[in-house]
Amino acid sequence: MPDKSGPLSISEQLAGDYHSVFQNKDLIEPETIVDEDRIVGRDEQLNLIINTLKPALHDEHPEDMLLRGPSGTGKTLCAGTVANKTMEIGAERGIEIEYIEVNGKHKKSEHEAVHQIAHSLEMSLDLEQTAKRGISTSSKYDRIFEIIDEHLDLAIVVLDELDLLVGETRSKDEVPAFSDILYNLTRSKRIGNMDSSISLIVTTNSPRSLMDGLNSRTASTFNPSEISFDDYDAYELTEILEYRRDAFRKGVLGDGVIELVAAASAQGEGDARFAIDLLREAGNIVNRLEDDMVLERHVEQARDEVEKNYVADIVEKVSHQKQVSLLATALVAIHGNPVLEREPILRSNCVPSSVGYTLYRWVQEQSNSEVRSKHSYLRWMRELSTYEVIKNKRRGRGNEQGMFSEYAFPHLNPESIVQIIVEDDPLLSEIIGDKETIRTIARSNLTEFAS
Ligand SMILES: Nc1ncnc2c1ncn2[C@@H]1O[C@H](COP(=O)(O)OP(=O)(O)OP(=O)(O)O)[C@@H](O)[C@H]1O
Repeated sequence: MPDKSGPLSISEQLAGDYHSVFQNKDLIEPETIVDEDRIVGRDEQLNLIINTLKPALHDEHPEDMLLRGPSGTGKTLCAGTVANKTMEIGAERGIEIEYIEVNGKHKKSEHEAVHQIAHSLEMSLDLEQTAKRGISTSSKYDRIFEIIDEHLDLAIVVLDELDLLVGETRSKDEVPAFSDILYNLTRSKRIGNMDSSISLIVTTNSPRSLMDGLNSRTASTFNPSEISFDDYDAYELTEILEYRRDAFRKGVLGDGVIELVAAASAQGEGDARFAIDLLREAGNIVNRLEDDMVLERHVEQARDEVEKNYVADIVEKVSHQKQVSLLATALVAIHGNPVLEREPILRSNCVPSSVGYTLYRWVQEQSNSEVRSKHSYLRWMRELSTYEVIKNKRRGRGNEQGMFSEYAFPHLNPESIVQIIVEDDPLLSEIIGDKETIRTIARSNLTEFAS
C-alpha cells in the first residue's frame, strides 16, 4: 500500500480538538422554551394566558384559548411558559396537571395527532404505551380521556399551527382534520362526565382558515378566548437576540451581527424564529469553517439557506388546494416567458392572479378534483403571502383600468416550489409533464391579459 503520510487520517481529524463558537447552544435551538426572564415584550399576552389558566389552580375548568398571529411571534413560547408554571404550582398544591404540545404542521392526519397526544401523556405519566397502529382513532380518544380521568386534574393541550392539520381533504365538502380533533377533544365538556378537564390552547397564523374550516357542530362547542400576537420590528428582534447572546462564547459575535440578523428578519415577517435560526446557522457556518468569530458575511451566507428551508417547510404542509394554487402560479412563472419579459405591463417572475387562476383550474380539471372559486384562490394566495412563500403585490393597470394582484417568489424559486409540491404526488407529477399545454395556456393567457 502506498505510504499516505501528510494529511491527517479521518480518525485523527475526528479525535482532534474542537473549537465551537457556542457555549450554550440549547438557548437558540428551535424547541427550547426559555425562562420567562428571556421573554421580551409579551406582558399583555402572558397576562391574558395567566388569567385564563389560573382558574385551574382554584378548582375551576379553564376556558380554551386561540392564540393568533404570524409565525414566530411567541405564541408557543408564551403558552408553554405559562403552562409549565401552572404545572409547577399545581404540583406544590397537590393538583395534577400535565402539559403537552402537538404541532399540526408535523402531523398528517387526525389519527397521528391523537396518537401523539395519548403517547405524550403516557410518556409523561410513565404509563404503558399503546400501539400506534391497529387501534382506531376513537379508541385513542377513549384512551386520552381514561388517562386524564384516572391520573390528572387537568391536561393542558397545546395544538400548535392547527390550521395546517387538514388531513387528506381535497374538496370543500370534506371537513379538515382539525375540526374533528377540536370536536372530539371538547367531548368531555359537552357530556360533562369527567371531574378532570382538558384545556385547549390552539395556535394559528391563519385564524380565518381555522375558524372557517370548523363545521357547525365544532363551531358550537369550541368557543375560545382569543389572544393576538403581532409581528416584531427590528428593535424588538434585536432585544430578543441580545437576551440569547450567551448562547455564544464571550466576544465571538462580531459588531453589528445581532443588528444585521434582526434587520434581515424584520424585513420578512418580523419572525423571531427566523432570527434565531439565522443566528444559529451563522454560528454553524463559522464552526464548519473553523473560524473564530461570527461576522456579517457569515450571516449573509446563512440567510439563503435559512430562507429556503423556511419556505420549503411551509409549502410541504399547506392544504392540497393551496398547494395546487401555488403550483399553478409557479408554473406560469416558469413557462410564461418570453411573454412575461416582453409585455410592458408584466414583469418576469411575477404572475397576475387571473392567469395563475386559469392554470389552477386546468390542473384541477386534469386531476378530476374540485375547482374552487377565484375568490378562494385569491384568499389562499394571500395566506401564502403571510407565510412569505410568495409576495403579493397590488398594481394598477394604468389608464384607470383598475388594479390587479400579482405574485412573485422572493425566497424559493418557482422551479423548487414545483419540485416540492409534486414530489410525493404522482398524479400532479404526471400533469405537469404536459409542458406543451401548460406553456400554451400560460403564454396565451398572459398575452390576453396584457392586451
Ligand atoms: N417575545 C419573545 N421573547 C423571546 N423569544 C421569543 C419571543 N417570541 C418568540 N421567541 C422565540 O422565537 C421562536 C419562535 O417562537 P414561537 O415558537 O413561540 O412562535 P409561534 O408564534 O408559536 O410560531 P408559529 O406560529 O410558527 O408556531 C422561539 O425560539 C421562541 O423562543
